[in-house]
Amino acid sequence: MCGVVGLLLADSESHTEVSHLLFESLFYLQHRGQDACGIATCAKGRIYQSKGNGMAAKVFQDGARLVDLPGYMGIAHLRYPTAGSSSSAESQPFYCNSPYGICLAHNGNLINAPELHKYLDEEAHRHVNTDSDSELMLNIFANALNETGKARVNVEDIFRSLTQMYQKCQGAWAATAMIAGFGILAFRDSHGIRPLLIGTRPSATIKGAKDYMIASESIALRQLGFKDFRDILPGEAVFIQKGGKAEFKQVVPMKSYTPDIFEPDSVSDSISIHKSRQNMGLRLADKIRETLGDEGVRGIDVIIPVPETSNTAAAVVSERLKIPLSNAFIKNRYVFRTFILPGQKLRQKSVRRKLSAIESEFKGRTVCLVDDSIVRGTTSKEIVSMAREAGAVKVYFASCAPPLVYPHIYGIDLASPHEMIAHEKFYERVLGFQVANIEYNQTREDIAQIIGADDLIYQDLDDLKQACAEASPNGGVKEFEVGVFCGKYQTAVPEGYFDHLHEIRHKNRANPGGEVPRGALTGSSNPVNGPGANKPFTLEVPANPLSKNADPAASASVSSAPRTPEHREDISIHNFASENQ
Ligand SMILES: O=P(O)(O)OC[C@H]1O[C@H](OP(=O)(O)OP(=O)(O)O)[C@H](O)[C@@H]1O
Ligand SMILES: NC(=O)CC[C@H](N)C(=O)O
Ligand SMILES: [Mg+2]
Repeated sequence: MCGVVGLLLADSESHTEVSHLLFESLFYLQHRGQDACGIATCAKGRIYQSKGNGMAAKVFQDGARLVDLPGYMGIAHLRYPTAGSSSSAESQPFYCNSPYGICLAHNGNLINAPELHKYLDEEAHRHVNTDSDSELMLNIFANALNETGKARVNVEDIFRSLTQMYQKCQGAWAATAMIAGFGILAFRDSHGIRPLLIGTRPSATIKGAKDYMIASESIALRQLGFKDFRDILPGEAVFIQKGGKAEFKQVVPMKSYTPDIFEPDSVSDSISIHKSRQNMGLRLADKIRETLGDEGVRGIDVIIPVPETSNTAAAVVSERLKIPLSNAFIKNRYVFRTFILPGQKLRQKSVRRKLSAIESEFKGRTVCLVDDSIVRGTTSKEIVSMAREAGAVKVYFASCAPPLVYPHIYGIDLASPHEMIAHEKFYERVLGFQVANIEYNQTREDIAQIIGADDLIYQDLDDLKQACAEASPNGGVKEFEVGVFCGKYQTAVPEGYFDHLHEIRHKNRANPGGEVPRGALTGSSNPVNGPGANKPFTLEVPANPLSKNADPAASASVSSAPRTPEHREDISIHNFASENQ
């Protein structure tokens, strides 16, 4: 998923508040990405940044490192890789010095990365230092800005360059960017696949002026006191200049308004996620009755949610079917989300560590477990066996989402289709070899058998879409990006992309440890392990000129001022020789 944030305070003399607000916003959006995070701020025309692998509290040492990030504006990012590798070099925001000094934080995925890379190399002559698609996007935009030939650009130039960038990049994005000394930019793909909202609050120091904040989810805006928020529309961009003047522009026409149905956020595109989960519960309850019949439903003693995303839907299922609800799985609050952990083994282990069953709620009973989705089946398989170990006599499993069988290509690294439990090739993966002359069409019964359930109930796709559309109060959003369920995507997919994807995933499966590395989507390998990998070197970065003990003569455009040796990762640039060098 990834989380992006942008913030500009009207008072450009303010130097400490922005980094603190950005840091806080990362906590509200932490569920969007746990692999890496970063903040870039700007003060007196200079960009300061700090980033690295890990969650916000760790990377910023519980806030101690914020002193290195002065400024009245900034952007922030939480990463969950979908392209490139998990290397700290690919943590965001990305920075490029030419032209003007630009930083970018990107949520989404570009599906024509190889083509963009070729263009940047052969025509734009810009160096791309990592395998990240986001770095490509930054450079495509920077190159378009550069082509204006101007020493100082205006807002129109920025929007025009963005239009050019939209014409070159394919895929999905919601991004925030910062131009040194000038302002903050935010923009969203022409289908609105990835979410982005903007809000304001009155400036605390300048009468009548406004502070602006942009974020992936409304929760970050609301919690930090930003109001009047609205969605940035598909194909729309906003530039907020120093002083707090915002200009909006439709940089390309809106092609559709189809947010990704996998977005878990609080409120986006006017859709209340709480309401959509309630709607899902209603329809799922009917589907359970349709599948099991009245007799089957009467046999269920208790409805049990798989914490925590399915809690709301399960409560509605319980109410609708008039079966008691029990929160019989207790979540260990110190174990984080399993689904976005890199590596299958890690995920499996973590399900058991994350949840524990209250035996008395299961013993001798027929239980119906409710979860929001089944992807690889890691969670459902473990959960079903935990329910049996706790004494359940019969276990039904109900999923709020239909079976997933196609790749997600827009910024959610769900799984390769062959890893998905509902995919017909699942058996081949499990067995490790191709099975000739046998048609494996993964039926509901097959899947129930694999996860060990007595029966399995999937929500229908139309019901899922309807549940979400009905949660959009003015009927504003009717359609969604649902390619993972049906194979129909909102954008054209470059020819050969899926074969390429499959090949890369297949190659990756051969890796020691059997782990599917993150981000096979662009087909790039982690340069650290790649054939041309060189030893990384570290740039020495002078002290932050605005921090108290700094030597004013020593400063750098991109300053990180590391405090301890382990945080030098922030400023290391990997000097990877390319294969043909
Ligand atoms: O079939 P799988 O590959 O296991 O994936 C599906 C699971 O992943 C998600 O949960 P996640 O672990 O992200 O945590 P959460 O529900 O607590 O947010 C989702 O809610 C399912 O439980
Ligand atoms: N999940 C995302 O939105 C990922 C953003 C970007 N493609 C990356 O891998 O860093
Ligand atoms: Mg879950």
